[in-house]
Amino acid sequence: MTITVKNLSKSYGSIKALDIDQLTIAPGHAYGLVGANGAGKTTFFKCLTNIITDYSGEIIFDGHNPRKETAILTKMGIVLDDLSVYKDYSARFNIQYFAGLRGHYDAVAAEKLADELGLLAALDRPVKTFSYGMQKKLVLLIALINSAEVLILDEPFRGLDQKSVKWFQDYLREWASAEHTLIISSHVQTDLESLCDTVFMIDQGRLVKTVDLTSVNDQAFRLISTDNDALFADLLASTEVSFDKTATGFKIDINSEQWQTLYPQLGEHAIAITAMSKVSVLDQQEVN
Ligand SMILES: Nc1ncnc2c1ncn2[C@@H]1O[C@H](COP(=O)(O)OP(=O)(O)OP(=O)(O)O)[C@@H](O)[C@H]1O
Repeated sequence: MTITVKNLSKSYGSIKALDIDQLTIAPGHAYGLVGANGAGKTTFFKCLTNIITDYSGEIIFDGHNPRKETAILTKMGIVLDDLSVYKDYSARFNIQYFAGLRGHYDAVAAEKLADELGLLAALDRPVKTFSYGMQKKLVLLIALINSAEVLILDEPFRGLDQKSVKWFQDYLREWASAEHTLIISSHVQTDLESLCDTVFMIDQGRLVKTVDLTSVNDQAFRLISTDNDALFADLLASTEVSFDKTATGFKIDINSEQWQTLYPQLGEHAIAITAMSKVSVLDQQEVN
């Protein structure tokens, strides 16, 4: 499904929360949405899914206007940050209820997904006995149960421990494929870098930059410290790699092919890396 957005604007009283001229979401891609608190990310997601309908401009799904043809919305799954499920009731009740609201509940599909998400044994427990990560998985299950083509996740990793973040990322990476489109917001830019091919940067309701991560991801800066910085500087100087000396080591601008050539030379010169990190590609974007 292709989603096109034109002149989308939404205000809450005198606050203009969203003002996007043009944006296209193509099928089979993973998109990220980055923006500070209050930038308009949740409002954008709510407009996309008809939770908010009093916006001006248009959102079109494959030629369909969701405000008039609501059936198209059954192809969208959304996971908002507020985890609004019925916590006194069982997970199974919630799945039945929300899938029923969308017109169709398939018990076999629910159990299959629950099994995949590690929730099968807990299906009949009240949701209030679930850990936060389990509750997030339940909301994801509800979003996926109607065979969504487009999955929208608002801050899905917020509040999760590292192990759960990794689990969700792996699951979503597997899910995003030719027929599936993922749109995901996060404050943690590196979470988006490993998942998305395009990132929309939103500021005060406006789309200020679109970053194609497939083209920039390979040319990443790395911060490296070694046990012999003088020798490492000589080694770098003998290569095509550009670098800057920092207080704690080096910031080097290197692609993966150059890295594969350089790395063995470190071993040959007995230089040990003491610390290394990749600088966020998104952090390097200058917004005009
Ligand atoms: N129901 C509402 N009534 C009034 N103002 C609102 C409402 N919802 C959002 N806003 C305002 O609209 C703007 C955009 O909010 P929104 O929640 O979309 O941002 P966000 O990027 O999702 O923020 P966060 O990262 O903090 O969740 C903010 O100025 C916010 O205060």
